[in-house]
Amino acid sequence: MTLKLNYENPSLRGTVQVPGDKSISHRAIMFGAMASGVTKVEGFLLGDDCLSTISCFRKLGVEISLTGKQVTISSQGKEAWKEPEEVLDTGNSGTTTRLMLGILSGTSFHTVMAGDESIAKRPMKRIVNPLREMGADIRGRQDGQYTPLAVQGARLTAIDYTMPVASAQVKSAILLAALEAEGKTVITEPVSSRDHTEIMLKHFGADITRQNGVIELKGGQKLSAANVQVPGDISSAAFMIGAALITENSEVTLTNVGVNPTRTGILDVIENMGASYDLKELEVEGERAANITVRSSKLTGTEIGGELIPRLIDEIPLIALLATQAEGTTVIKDAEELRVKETDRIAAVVAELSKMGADIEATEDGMIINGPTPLNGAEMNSYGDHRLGMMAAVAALKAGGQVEIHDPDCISVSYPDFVGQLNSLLK
Ligand SMILES: O=C(O)C1=C[C@@H](OP(=O)(O)O)[C@@H](O)[C@H](O)C1
Ligand SMILES: C=C(OP(=O)(O)O)C(=O)O
Repeated sequence: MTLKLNYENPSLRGTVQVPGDKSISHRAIMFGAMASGVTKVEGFLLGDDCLSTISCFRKLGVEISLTGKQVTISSQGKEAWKEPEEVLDTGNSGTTTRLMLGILSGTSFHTVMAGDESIAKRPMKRIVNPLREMGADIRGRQDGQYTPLAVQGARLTAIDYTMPVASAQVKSAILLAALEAEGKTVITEPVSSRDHTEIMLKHFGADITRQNGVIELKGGQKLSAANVQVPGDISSAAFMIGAALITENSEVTLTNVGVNPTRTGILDVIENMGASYDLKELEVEGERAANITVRSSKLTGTEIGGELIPRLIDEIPLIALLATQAEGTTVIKDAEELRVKETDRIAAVVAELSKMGADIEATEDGMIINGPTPLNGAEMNSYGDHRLGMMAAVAALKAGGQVEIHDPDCISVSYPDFVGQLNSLLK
């Protein structure tokens, strides 16, 4: 299937509630399944990745019901889970696969996880190695680097671990295994990554501390059910923000967007690029949230690297597109993690934006973009990667001709109605 988009001098005006945060939605299901009691989740993301997480826990015997964006999880804790008779299908979701590895390592039964073609190429040893140090029994292709992965539940012991990559998925998998491990686990994070797991562990009653990049958690703690309000996903909002910035006469308000400081790198970047936007923080329960209003802006190039990268890692395809419309040079560095996402996002972004006439070049750990350049219509590939699909759709707003996106269905991984919502803002 392809999606054909043809816009003529579009302006975007109006208000949109972007769908729920993907990272928080996954964790709400996982924590609800691990806790004893009834957990209600509001504002859940009905994207394919989070639905994969639900389907995995249902196979473990956890009762999960869905009514619109509300999810109810009824569980008697991990002890009540049963050995699944089927393979757990993690679909396209790295977060599901990696966090579940941590959760499943400390059970008393056997499980096998596998996902789609993209998941089969994503590195798992970054998780498997520390979990093995804790005593986990995990087998997989190439000594556990690739799915399918088989986990035989084992008794775990705490570790003292310094993270070699800034990855919330690695940190979270260790923390979730640490709940079952004997002793106190200590994780040192040289560069901070998103902290939704730490926040939610506290919310579900665990005692966890963080000081100067050192996180400590004692094993043997039981979680108790708690309700979760999921704010809108800033990684999804980023595409609407980008669309408003690069089109003429646009003003778009995004309501209830999660603004956890470990996720707001995109706002720092657009500010540096000269964007006009306002942020109004909301008084909400749970994670921080705000209404964000963005207007058409004249952008300038910027430099992005270092500690900023984990705070905007999923927004880089969109930032690259913005850079093609900005005056001057944009340099993105220290982002080699992009090469092991749903696809190699450095190669894919450079290939696709080049087809539209952008002046963009790949480096080992990022890209260099000179702007502004006009963009032409083109046939674009999503590579089955939702972020690439959405980047192409936003690029279509600026294209001088038709943009035809191949395999656009992957967008439903994180933003099922993205194109519908974008078009609803057209004036
Ligand atoms: O923990 C999470 O929910 C996520 C962490 C990030 O991955 P890494 O941990 O690999 O950086 C991010 O890219 C992904 O979309 C979601
Ligand atoms: C990298 C992503 O997700 P995951 O790792 O969960 O597949 C993403 O959503 O951009």
